[in-house]
Amino acid sequence: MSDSSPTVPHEGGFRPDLDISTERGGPHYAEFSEQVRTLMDKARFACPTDELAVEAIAVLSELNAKLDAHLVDEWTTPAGTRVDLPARGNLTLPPYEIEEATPEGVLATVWFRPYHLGGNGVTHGGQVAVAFDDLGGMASLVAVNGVCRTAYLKVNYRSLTPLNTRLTIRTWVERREGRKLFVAGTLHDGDRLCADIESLFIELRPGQA
Ligand SMILES: CCCCCCCCCCCCCC(=O)SCCNC(=O)CCNC(=O)[C@H](O)C(C)(C)COP(=O)(O)OP(=O)(O)OC[C@H]1O[C@@H](n2cnc3c(N)ncnc32)[C@H](O)[C@@H]1OP(=O)(O)O
Repeated sequence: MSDSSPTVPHEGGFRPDLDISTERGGPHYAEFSEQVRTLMDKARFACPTDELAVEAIAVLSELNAKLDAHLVDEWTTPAGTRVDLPARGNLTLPPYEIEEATPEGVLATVWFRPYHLGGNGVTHGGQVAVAFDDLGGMASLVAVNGVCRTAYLKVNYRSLTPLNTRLTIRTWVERREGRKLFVAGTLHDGDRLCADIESLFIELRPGQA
């Protein structure tokens, strides 16, 4: 388990020995996450009366103050290490479920929620890039068994990406030159290609931030 205390030497980016858990945050953490995502969906589309906004501020302030007493570091928060939850429980990522993750590549189902709206009822392009960045990083990590950082990520938006639809996303290392991993990827709605990527991930040296 990674110790985050300041006496432990810096371990570098993403910490390959990250403690993975399906229990951290307790048995109701999945539902807690879902409620937060639902709140973001509602916030994206709600036009509250001033009375309701004031009420919401009171409820949310009280809740935020309670959560303040339970903050932990990024290496031990369930958000990002709960591999049993969509997108490892990381609320800032579009939710996805991994079907397969091998050195040959990653296959996942991803879906964009109402709060991922760009405009005209479809997904924001930046959110598509976020999904590719995370799953491109995962394809690199699994391929080299080491942590990698994105050097560049080019997204070709081939057609509109719908919200609220289960989509197929694939990422794989197409070519490797030393620490350089050229990662390709595709996002499909059924047979229709929504986007693809050309990207470069760099394998970090031991201890590199
Ligand atoms: C719980 C379960 C966990 C599972 C985890 C799931 C996975 C989660 C995944 C999450 C994923 C999230 C991912 C994220 O969000 S990572 C966050 C976004 N990325 C960054 O912040 C990266 C910032 N940049 C850097 O840190 C450094 O620049 C890096 C590390 C990238 C390279 O600096 P470093 O000092 O190490 O290397 P180098 O400079 O000697 O370069 C090495 C080689 O690369 C070539 N090069 C470099 N840049 C470019 C470029 N732009 N175009 C073309 N080429 C480029 C360079 O010419 C050289 O080539 P060569 O001369 O050797 O031929």
